[in-house]
Amino acid sequence: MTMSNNIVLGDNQYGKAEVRVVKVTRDTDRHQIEDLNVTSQLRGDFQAAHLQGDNAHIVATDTQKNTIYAFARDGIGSPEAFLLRLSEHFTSGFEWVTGGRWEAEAYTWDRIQAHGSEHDHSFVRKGQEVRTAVVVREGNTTHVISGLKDLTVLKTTQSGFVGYPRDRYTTLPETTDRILATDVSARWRYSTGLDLAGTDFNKSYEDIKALLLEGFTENYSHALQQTLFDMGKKVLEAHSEVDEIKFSMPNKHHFLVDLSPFGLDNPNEVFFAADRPYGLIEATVQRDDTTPAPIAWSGIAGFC
Ligand SMILES: O=c1[nH]c(=O)c2[nH]c(=O)[nH]c2[nH]1
Repeated sequence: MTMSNNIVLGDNQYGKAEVRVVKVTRDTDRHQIEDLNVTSQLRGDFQAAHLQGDNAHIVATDTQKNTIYAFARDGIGSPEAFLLRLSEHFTSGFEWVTGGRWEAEAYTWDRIQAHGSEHDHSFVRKGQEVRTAVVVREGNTTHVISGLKDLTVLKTTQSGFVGYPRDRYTTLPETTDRILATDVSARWRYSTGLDLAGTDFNKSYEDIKALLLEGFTENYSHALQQTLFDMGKKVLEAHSEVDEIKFSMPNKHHFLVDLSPFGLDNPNEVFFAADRPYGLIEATVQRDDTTPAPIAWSGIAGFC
């Protein structure tokens, strides 16, 4: 076997990670708040920097951070729209920047209810899910992937698990009535032909989140796998602009406690909520004619 000693630079990208930006809109006494964690990574011709120490093409990560703060001055709008603005800026402003990856987490704040009404400028962090967004640009192609994580849901019945193979290591009893609980992580990719400027990503997000929650409730669950598919199918049926949706969902087991030592029965009422190990159920739900977009997904960990 021959081996080349000609060492070359492979894939590379760079930028500023986790820029925490909070935007307060204070045109009136009723303030609004937007709270993001933004990562910007540029792709293009950065060969000279890696090979010769020539930084002429290196838009400093500090400059990328500053750009994020400067752009926030004009408002954020939606995480997706904000990332699209950044992608447009860096690819049109520096001709050797041919693409990149921009990612955000968005944290939601509710107005504090004080003396019976919503406060104008005091907020409480919404304990529910974190919204996610990714924009990947390569040449003239732009991919947008929206999503959420840590959306914790539970149902106390209408779930069971039977019919699985039994071998010498199988001890799990079959059940037709159990608790089903999970923390939903989902990411959905918008079709590449989408009118990005004309899309209301905030509305789309709220609607898809509602569909995911409804999908969790609707049918008897024979397995978390089936519930996952139900949830994804609902989203794709209602949103033609979405090509595929990926899920990663832990099966948060709730074990019935044996109360018989205390002379008590336990008709599915008292459970031990185990935090580990957990089942981990992952799948993509997609249209059968969807064109795969591996470049859009690369860099997103924890999904299959
Ligand atoms: O919904 C489930 N899916 C599984 O794959 C599985 N495996 C298991 O032990 N319990 C469950 N529950």
